[in-house]
Amino acid sequence: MSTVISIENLQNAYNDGQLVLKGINLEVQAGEIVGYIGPNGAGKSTTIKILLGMIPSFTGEVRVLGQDIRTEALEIKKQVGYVPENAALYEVLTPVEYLTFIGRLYSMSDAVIQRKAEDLLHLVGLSNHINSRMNTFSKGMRQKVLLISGLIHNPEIIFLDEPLSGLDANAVILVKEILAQLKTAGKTIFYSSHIMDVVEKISDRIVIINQGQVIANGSFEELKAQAHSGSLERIFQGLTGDDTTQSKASEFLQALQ
Ligand SMILES: Nc1ncnc2c1ncn2[C@@H]1O[C@H](COP(=O)(O)OP(=O)(O)OP(=O)(O)O)[C@@H](O)[C@H]1O
Repeated sequence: MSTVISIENLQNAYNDGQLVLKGINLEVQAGEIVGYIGPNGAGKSTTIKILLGMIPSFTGEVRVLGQDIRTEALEIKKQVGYVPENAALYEVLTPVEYLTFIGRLYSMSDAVIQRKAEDLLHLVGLSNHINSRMNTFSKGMRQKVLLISGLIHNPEIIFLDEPLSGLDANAVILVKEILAQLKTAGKTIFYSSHIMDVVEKISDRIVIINQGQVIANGSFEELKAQAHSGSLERIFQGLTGDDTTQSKASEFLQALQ
């Protein structure tokens, strides 16, 4: 197995100077599906954006496909894909126009882009909308276009940040199967989500971060054994939450009155 992502003592602060990543250490092997989870604000998207070369201000060492993200970001970007949640799509474009724009960034020929775009849009059920402007699209329809745009250049590593957002149950099943088959094809998948049962099922390894630090790292079976707990939701709650959910909910209702 070869290491395709290596993160050493990664720290990052935004403009206010507060550390949001406080020394992350992590390695990902080729062909792994890693579920990267944590509470809101834990630092998941920040980590992914650093791995994509979108945030240069970090300290520590970050290597992707053996190359330093600080100096080789452009080279790395050619080989990785990114499926964000709710990114700003150019809504006045049609999906084919948008995918053409993305494909050209990866130096793909228009003929190849057109073929892939039509095939992929058809496969996610958007055949009847390929020439409609995306400002008429539902949330799930946009998410399907984002999914295709992150994969169209057939990247080696795929970063997904809450990729199932807004997708219907059938589309979720399709995406899970696509991820499983991408793994079989040797791709590496770095997957961030709050949907615990999906993370539990698809991940070879689960990394939990809390307040900018890794607090658990292992297969679901390993985490389950350590936590003496049956589901990832429970393990997550045990490590990052508290047992005041019921009283918080009643206080919330009282505050509404
Ligand atoms: N552009 C920014 N400027 C300032 N602070 C930011 C910025 N982006 C994120 N943060 C802060 O960094 C911290 C981590 O945010 P991040 O988006 O990485 O969390 P996350 O784990 O992805 O959360 P979520 O589950 O809510 O998506 C939060 O405290 C957030 O307020």
